[in-house]
Amino acid sequence: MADIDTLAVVQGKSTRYCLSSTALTVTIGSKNSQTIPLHNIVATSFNAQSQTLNISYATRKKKKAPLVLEHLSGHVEESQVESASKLANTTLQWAYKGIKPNRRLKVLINPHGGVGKGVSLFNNLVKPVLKTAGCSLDIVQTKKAGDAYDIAKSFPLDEFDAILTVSGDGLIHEVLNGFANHAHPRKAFRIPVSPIPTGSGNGLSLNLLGIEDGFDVVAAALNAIKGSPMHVDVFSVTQSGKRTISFMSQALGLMADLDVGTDNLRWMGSSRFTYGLLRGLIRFKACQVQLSYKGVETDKKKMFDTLKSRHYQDPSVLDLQEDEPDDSSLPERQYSFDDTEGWTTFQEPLLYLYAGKGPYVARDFMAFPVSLPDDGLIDVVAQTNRNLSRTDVLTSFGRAQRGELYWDDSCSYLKVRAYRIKPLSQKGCLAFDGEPFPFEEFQVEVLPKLATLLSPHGFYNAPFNEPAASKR
Ligand SMILES: Nc1ncnc2c1ncn2[C@@H]1O[C@H](COP(=O)(O)OP(=O)(O)OP(=O)(O)O)[C@@H](O)[C@H]1O
Repeated sequence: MADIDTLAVVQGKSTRYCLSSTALTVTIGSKNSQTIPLHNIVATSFNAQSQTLNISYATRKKKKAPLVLEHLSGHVEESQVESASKLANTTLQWAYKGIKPNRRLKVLINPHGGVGKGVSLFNNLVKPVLKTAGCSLDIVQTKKAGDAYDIAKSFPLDEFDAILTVSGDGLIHEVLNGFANHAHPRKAFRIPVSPIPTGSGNGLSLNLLGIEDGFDVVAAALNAIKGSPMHVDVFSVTQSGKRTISFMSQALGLMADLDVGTDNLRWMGSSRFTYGLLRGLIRFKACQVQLSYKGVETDKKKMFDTLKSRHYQDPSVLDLQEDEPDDSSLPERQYSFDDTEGWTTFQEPLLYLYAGKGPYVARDFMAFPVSLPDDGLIDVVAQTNRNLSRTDVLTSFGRAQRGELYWDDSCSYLKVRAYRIKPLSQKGCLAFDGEPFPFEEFQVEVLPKLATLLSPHGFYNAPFNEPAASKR
């Protein structure tokens, strides 16, 4: 693609626009030049009557500042009308290459998620991006827990291109469980979910957008207008004969302490998890459960190598299974609770058990660093308390953001097709996707590639490396 140039006058200064296959570079006057990646361009237009060239794009005021929407308007002289019109049209085409523009979006806002700023963040920062992109919006504020579940359960599947959840991971959990109980569940799961991070943990948003942009609502808005559908495995959790869909995590012991019981501390934002960790450490109680699993891989080096080989794959060649799903119900449970053939029982005492998918569960914690969106497996972290002190655990959490607990000998990391938990005591904490559940027996299986998310990359944006000392 050849570069396309034009000139206009912005704020009285001659301004050059140069479009390449990856970015639009705008140079105002002789010095002030900025390069806008095509992904950040929201809209462009040329108004023939007023002879103005308009560009709307997301940019940062400073290097590490959050993204904001900016509009640039330039007056075009007669001699440049043709090139300006061409530049506006081509920029728009390239900025939305392979993407259906003007998406029809259902927006669910939990006004109480995180520190309670969901409504204002949406109205001030997200909505202008979606509107400028020409999206049609159907916005609902939830009034109580369960509203998002009800909306997803009877979702009109042909009327929307995606659902935006303006909250944290709890609202996504509700939407996916609503889909599971939809009259046409498989088709419902083909509606992409696109998180706008205004919750506390925002694990899914971190996994899709990366550690730098995972809490950036404008980056999330760009994903909502431009992200590509990415199919991901979800988990079918059976407890007392009832199925729950979990998309992110199942937590027991110390890890459940992070979420359960810190619910009333949403005002702390993501610090609520640090508080939960410290509180759990003071108790330092063993996690009284029996873990059994249908294992596939326990070799950390092999899992790490598989992750690396996937990261270098061009995401466009990943199998997205774009065939139309039929209307049949979700798969039945594969393993009964008394099936023991091929199951292994974990023998060591546990401090916590954390299982799930998606590297980050919160900004400070990459719990499943070698997780893949669609390998059909559950990543299970079984943290033994063998020879561990409170101080060891506390110190180790300093390395949790980079996922380095993975390499610790006391951490058993398993990739499994299914696992089951039997409580060995009366009392304990259990959380699925950060939501509290009864401390009772449960079994988890994978529903491969069932759900759909919007993603800018086609893979989790969570680079994970070997610690310096073990690099060869
Ligand atoms: N209007 C509402 N009033 C009260 N609770 C609500 C409402 N809407 C949704 N909820 C519930 O609020 C809980 C918290 O929502 P959510 O998990 O999205 O935010 P969060 O806990 O702050 O973020 P995260 O899960 O990322 O830590 C969920 O259990 C959800 O069902």
